[in-house]
Amino acid sequence: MDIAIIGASGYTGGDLVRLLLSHSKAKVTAVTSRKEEGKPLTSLHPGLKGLCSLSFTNPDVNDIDADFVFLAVPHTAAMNYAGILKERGIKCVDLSADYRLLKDVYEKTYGVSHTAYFKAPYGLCELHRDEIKGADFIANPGCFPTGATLAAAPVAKFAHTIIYDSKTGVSGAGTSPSSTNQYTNVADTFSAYKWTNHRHLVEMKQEAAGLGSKANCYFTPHLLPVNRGILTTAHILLDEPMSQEEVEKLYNDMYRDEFFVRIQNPTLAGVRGSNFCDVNVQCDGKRVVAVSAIDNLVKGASGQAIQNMNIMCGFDEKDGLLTAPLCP
Ligand SMILES: NC(=O)C1=CN([C@@H]2O[C@H](COP(=O)(O)OP(=O)(O)OC[C@H]3O[C@@H](n4cnc5c(N)ncnc54)[C@H](OP(=O)(O)O)[C@@H]3O)[C@@H](O)[C@H]2O)C=CC1
Ligand SMILES: CC(=O)N[C@@H](CCC(=O)OP(=O)(O)O)C(=O)O
Repeated sequence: MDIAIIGASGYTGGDLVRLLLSHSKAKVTAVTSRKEEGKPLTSLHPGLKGLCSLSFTNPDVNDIDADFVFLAVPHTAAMNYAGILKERGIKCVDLSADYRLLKDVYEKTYGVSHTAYFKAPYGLCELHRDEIKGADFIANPGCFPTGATLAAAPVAKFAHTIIYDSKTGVSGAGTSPSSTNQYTNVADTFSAYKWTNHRHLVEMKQEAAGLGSKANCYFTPHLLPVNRGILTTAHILLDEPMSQEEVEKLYNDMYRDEFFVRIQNPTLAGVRGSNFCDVNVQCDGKRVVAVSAIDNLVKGASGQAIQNMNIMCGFDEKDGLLTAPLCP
């Protein structure tokens, strides 16, 4: 199956190419960039030297020639491609936020009009596998909502309050220079940002509600001086007390058959470069503390996008995703 990656000069585009090198049924045949057109992919992703000889192209959306497309472009840019690809019958996973929310919620959260809206399944694979199967377009989840929701999902419906406290690596901010990824603002320090109003909170609320939870959800992200990874500590305040054994059973029951969710001590090094989400949980009566770790560029973006493609196309869900973590 021929794959085109739109926005391949960015971090998630590069990781899509890296991971798809080991896919048994998918072959990347086009990598696009507006600014880097004509240059070799390896001029931006030197780690792929000797592994991928493609050069960047910049086709019109009507001329994209592929069986499957990954949109690895910023939100508001993805909608310029999505509707036309759908009309052309080309299957697609969108890594941006453009199709993750209902139209009115998206427009309010992102402060823009959606010019090509349609409803798409939300691609948090472990929770929405049945909707993803057979779909022709998937909205890949945000990186924070992936780790946060997987941390809280087994007990969310028993909670009145969920507080997500996340620490992220800097690659979450993308490749464009900004104050977030400027060395002197990140190295040798640690800080919170968007303390109460990060745009991913609405995705977290949407997923909690989908799990039957009436909990009030809160979220504060922090920027770590590391390149990859998100560690989320979820404080889940229960309506009624539970024992540690009861809580562990809920986690084991939900994740026993989920290859990419492992119950063990979550650390960033323990998942780096891989599609795993490591989760563990402790309960002290009316408070469950669940911690999760993901690589924001893999389970938080490109890896989950490939997992979605595998489910959509009826491939082995693990195809292309068996890279072990790079720990330590
Ligand atoms: N980084 C992360 O951890 C995560 C990112 N995401 C989402 O994935 C998407 C890609 O993220 P990331 O790889 O980090 O971003 P980058 O900023 O690293 O890369 C963005 C890519 O999109 C292209 N691009 C930018 N603007 C436009 C436009 N208007 N039209 C077409 N192409 C454009 C850029 O190339 P050029 O300008 O040359 O065309 C570049 O290839 C974003 O929507 C992001 O929110 C989701 C989860 C996690
Ligand atoms: C460090 C950093 O800036 N992280 C980004 C993560 C966003 C992301 O990657 O998710 P989307 O797909 O929703 O854009 C942020 O906090 O906005």
